[in-house]
Amino acid sequence: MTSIVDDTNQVGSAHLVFYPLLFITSVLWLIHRWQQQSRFFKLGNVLPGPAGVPFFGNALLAFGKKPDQLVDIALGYAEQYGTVIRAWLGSKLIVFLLDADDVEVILNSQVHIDKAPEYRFFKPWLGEGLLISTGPKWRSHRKMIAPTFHINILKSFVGVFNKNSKSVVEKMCSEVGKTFDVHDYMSTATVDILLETAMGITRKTQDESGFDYAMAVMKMCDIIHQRHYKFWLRFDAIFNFSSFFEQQKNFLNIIHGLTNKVIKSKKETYFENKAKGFIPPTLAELTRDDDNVLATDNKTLSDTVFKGYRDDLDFNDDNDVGEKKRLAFLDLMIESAQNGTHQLTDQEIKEEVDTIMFEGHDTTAAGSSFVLCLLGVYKDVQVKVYNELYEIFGDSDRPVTFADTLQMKYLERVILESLRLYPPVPVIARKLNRDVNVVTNNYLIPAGATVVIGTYKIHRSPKYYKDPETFNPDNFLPENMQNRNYYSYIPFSAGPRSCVGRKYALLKLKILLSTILRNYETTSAVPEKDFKLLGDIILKRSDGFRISIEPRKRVPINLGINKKKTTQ
Ligand code: HEM
Repeated sequence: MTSIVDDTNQVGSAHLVFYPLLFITSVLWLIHRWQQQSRFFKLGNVLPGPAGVPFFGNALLAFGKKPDQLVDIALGYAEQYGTVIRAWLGSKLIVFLLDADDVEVILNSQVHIDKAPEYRFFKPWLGEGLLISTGPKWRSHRKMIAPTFHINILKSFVGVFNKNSKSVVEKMCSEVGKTFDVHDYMSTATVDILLETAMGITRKTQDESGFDYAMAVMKMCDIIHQRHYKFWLRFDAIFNFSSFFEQQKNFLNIIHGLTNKVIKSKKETYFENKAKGFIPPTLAELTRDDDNVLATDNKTLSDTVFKGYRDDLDFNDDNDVGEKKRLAFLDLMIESAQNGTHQLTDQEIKEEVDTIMFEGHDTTAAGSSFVLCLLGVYKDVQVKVYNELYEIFGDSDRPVTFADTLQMKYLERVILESLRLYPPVPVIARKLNRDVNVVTNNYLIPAGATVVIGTYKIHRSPKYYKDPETFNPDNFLPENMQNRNYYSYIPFSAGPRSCVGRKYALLKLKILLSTILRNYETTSAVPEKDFKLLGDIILKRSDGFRISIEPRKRVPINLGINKKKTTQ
């Protein structure tokens, strides 16, 4: 008797669960079917890509995977599906573009300039700064900021680059004979250089707050990286309850506190000087062409490499007015805002300074670390770099001049090749506001999709590079570059939203790396094939940038005797 009652109760409760479940599943199934019939889904599904499951699409592929495993998965799909690959993250369409012709359609456009929603993680830090802003705001700020990176301004930073490079050499002295992670040194040097060139301050002039600021910038980069590759931290609801949220709040207090303080004091100084009748040179004066020092044949290799997509950084730079008083980016922005050339609020200035600090930091730290590791592997290349430097400097330890950097042709090829194989920004993501037809199969990508440009993969395409996986600085010999598609080399992106700090980065890298290599020989015990890459917003090595160093004897190296090639 009891058992019949129990059975009846069980059947009843089974029905209570079964029917609502059936109902929910049916509704979800109908939504799924309806979605699949929409134009957006139909167009998305025309594109080649892995099969997904209802509602999740391909999102489960990333679940439980480590960042370096994700890199392998993504690269595997590229082999399987070609140069246009579709993936669904739930109902979100992501389209990967891996061919230079398709990439040109996006990067060269004045329409497809909006950043993907993932860039929102930067918002609490960078606000509406140049990296994430869009529309008229981005246009007007870009117009104001691009000239502050004019070569005349950059030349005035040579002293700062030298001073900090020398300081790294001194600090690295304690590592002689040991194996250490060179990224730590590159990161610290980069933040110090940025503090001076972007804000016009040093750690010392700011006492403790300068040190705290530098540390907070590095830690904030780390938190944003974590949000990108720890899937669950992407959701604000989860992130806001994690320990990262509190840390982020503290770091942002430090960062914004110092930026605000410096802007306030710089403005006070500006008005004090103005009252005394001293008005700093305007941006227009600093970038005027009234001299002809930088003749066309003295242009750097990178000027040629990037000439295919001349942009607002190239305007006016065929000439040079020589050394002028050094003004940090912040000074230039305050001056522009005060003299009425540009309407910039203090908040906007703060956001732009913070953006430069972020963009300029991790990118160049990773870029220089990869060069030092690669030279530690390919000793024959390092010998050539060293001999070129010896020809320029002999056994002197004098600082680098701007003219010296123009002579560093081989080092420049090494830097460009390193940025090819290990582009610090391995992908660029854009949100499409309009449908776009790409060149490959004339595929139509619908508005609303996120387009991911696979810089890393394009740089390794056999279509553009002979032996693409091999480290070969001669890829940037003029004869090897002349017929190559410009969009096959995009470490700094290209077009209207290209990197505004490109020339700054290359000048700084040349001074920093040449100073280190004049003083030390680097060795990497890890061959290139064993570099473990971290699929992040900034490409790094998960195994660390480990090298060892030995002091140089400051004599030219005879290639025949010292050729210790370790090419694999
Ligand atoms: C090797 C070093 C560097 C690399 C590889 C690099 C690469 C890039 C790339 C790929 C973009 C486009 C990002 C996107 O569209 O999502 C970008 C944008 C930008 N970069 Fe760099 N960058 C470097 C150094 C610097 C430096 C040193 C600065 C400043 C001091 C800087 C400032 C910026 C800014 C402000 C933007 C945003 C431009 C805009 O949207 O209009 N970058 N960078």
